Amino acid sequence: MSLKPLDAFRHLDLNSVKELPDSYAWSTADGCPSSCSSEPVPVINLEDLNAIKHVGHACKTWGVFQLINHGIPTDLLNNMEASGRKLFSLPIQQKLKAARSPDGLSGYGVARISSFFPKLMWSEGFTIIGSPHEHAEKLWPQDYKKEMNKLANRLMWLILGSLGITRGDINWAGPGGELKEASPALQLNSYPACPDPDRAMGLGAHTDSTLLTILHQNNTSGLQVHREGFGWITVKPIAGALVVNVGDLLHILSNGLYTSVLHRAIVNQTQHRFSIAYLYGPPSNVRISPLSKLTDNVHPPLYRSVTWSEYLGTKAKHFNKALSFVRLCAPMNDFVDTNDHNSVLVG
Ligand SMILES: O=C(O)CCC(=O)C(=O)O
Ligand SMILES: [Fe+2]
Repeated sequence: MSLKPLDAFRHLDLNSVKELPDSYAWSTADGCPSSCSSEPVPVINLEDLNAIKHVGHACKTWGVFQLINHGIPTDLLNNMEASGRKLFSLPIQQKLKAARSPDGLSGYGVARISSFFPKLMWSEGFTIIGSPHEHAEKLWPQDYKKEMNKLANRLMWLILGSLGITRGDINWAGPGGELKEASPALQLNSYPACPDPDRAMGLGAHTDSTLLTILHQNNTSGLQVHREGFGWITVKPIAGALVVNVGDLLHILSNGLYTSVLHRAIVNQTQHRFSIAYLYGPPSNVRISPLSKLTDNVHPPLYRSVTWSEYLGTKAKHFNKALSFVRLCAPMNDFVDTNDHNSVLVG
């Protein structure tokens, strides 16, 4: 396949670049990594009897936590990582055979959020959404899908339980309490070692358009979350732990009580970083709106109802302002929605 000049430029083989090209050089104004706080992100043991309390607290104050004793076999995570690495190590021409189309969601390419940033990101990604292709089937094995879905369900009920929500309150729960998901999506991210990491960005600041995201990162630091009053905080890799973050749809469902967390990935000079995000959302026909149990005259619903795909459309247009575009009214004094990312200084 011959590349048009722009495509060739956008699909630079990052592994072979010796000097950071200008198009990848971020300034502080662009959100280039600056200093970072050392406050540790909460670590929650899923087998802890008080897990529900800890999860509720973490979702409210951080919008993210690290999860241990989650029951996903280490071998399964390692296998996923190994097949992902194999895929990214293919020659660029091979990877481009599975290139994501300009408006598409699935496939290989630069970060989908790239168009919202003035500079290119030092990463490549592969998005799998129930793709029938053979390579995707290999990377998206049924047991991984099944295990991650089971964990996501368990976490959702724990999170909803911490808000006082029971099975009868969720009309899209099946008879056994299972929360049916839409097409589960898997996002593989590869961040090659970078010749000038202080001026580069792996993945620009964003929130996820999910209910929950469950992320496996290899043992190389890079993920940072933003916390009001603290700034950017590194989520230090813990062997075998998964990072769980609140997405925008859970933010809406909880009427802003649980906040979707702004996060980004930075890069380093010597190590290749790799992450796998399991993107969990509701079935496509379900409209997500603030749960009625969480609203009253004093706490009116802050968001209008949206389906996952409607929200993705809003996000594709308005990016980090998407939550305010589905907002109904301003928060009351005692009910501050801390995570509308309009005013967050990204950087
Ligand atoms: O690589 C990471 O740690 C973050 C990935 C991420 O935020 C995403 O895929 O949405
Ligand atoms: Fe993300």
